[in-house]
Amino acid sequence: MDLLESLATRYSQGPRQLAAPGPTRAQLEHAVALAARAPDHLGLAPWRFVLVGAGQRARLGELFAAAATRRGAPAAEVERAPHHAAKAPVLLAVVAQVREDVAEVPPHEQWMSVGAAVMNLLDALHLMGFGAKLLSGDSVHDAAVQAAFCGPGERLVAWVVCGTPTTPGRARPDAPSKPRLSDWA
Ligand SMILES: Cc1cc2nc3c(=O)[nH]c(=O)nc-3n(C[C@H](O)[C@H](O)[C@H](O)COP(=O)(O)O)c2cc1C
Repeated sequence: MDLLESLATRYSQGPRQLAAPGPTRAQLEHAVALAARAPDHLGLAPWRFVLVGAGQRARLGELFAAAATRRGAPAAEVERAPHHAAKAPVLLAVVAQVREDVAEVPPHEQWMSVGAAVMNLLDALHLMGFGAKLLSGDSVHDAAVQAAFCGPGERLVAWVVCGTPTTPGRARPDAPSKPRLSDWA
């Protein structure tokens, strides 16, 4: 399969479709270096990824459970919450630092850079043979979960889960047709 064909068949694969092994540390570092090819006006570097190691999943699970309790989730959801921290072979937090004080680079440009970096990361992992998915979920809205990953001015945006696909990726049903490329009238 050539590169373009491979990119055309990158589909998101969530934790239920992922098994060990996930990417090694060296593969993750390579993927993050490719993510850094994202456009970045003035080189503000508005994103970083944080690896939640195998030995740290239980701690994150406790944070998820506490967050679920705080938002008034039903008991069954609170009980299931730690599972969300445990289930993917590799779990990365996506942390953005979008500045409001740079006149030449308004926030929307910095958010574009964050999104482009995530896309590059997903494509790089896919080309390495891994499945991955970008997920947010309720946990990212919790102040204590935010505080556990972010320094001043940062925001935890989402998670990237990654591992070896157990099933082939599937295209999502066709979105309502809307031209993605048109000629300027
Ligand atoms: C910031 C962000 C957060 C997302 N969070 C979730 C999520 O919590 N759960 C989910 O099922 N999909 C979520 N998605 C969508 C998936 O990542 C993915 O784009 C979607 O399932 C389509 O799959 P595809 O990549 O195969 O087209 C999110 C997407 C973005 C951009």
